Amino acid sequence: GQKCNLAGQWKNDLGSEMTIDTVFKNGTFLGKYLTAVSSTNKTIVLSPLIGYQQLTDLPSFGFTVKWLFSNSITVFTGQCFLNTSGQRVLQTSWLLRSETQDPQNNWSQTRLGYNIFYPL
Ligand SMILES: CN1C(=O)N(C)[C@H]2CS[C@@H](CCCCC(=O)O)[C@H]21
Repeated sequence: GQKCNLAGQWKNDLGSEMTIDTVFKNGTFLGKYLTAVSSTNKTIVLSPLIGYQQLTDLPSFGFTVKWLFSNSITVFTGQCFLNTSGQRVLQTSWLLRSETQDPQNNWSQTRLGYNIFYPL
């Protein structure tokens, strides 16, 4: 059937925009993430991402965003689907890991969420 791949521009319900550049033959890809909201009060900037997708029709994937404006990392994992109109949709789960100077705070430094991305 029609392949659902990750290359292109995406937007989620938080208003974040993501660009996935070329998906290579081994499934690796690079991209950029522009977040609309943050857990910090710092100026938001475009941040790089690196990932892998399977090369099936409805591929599972994973990618990591290294935030350039905060000392944190988000890892995403999910699957690419086609909706009833044949539009690609990315169903994702993510973990946002923030840094703390105090190991006593370790327990509270990982946030979990779910977000859907639609083609921009
Ligand atoms: C805007 N977001 C978004 O589009 N998400 C899917 C979630 C998971 S990554 C987070 C933004 C983290 C920014 C860096 C930081 O606040 O430490 C939030």
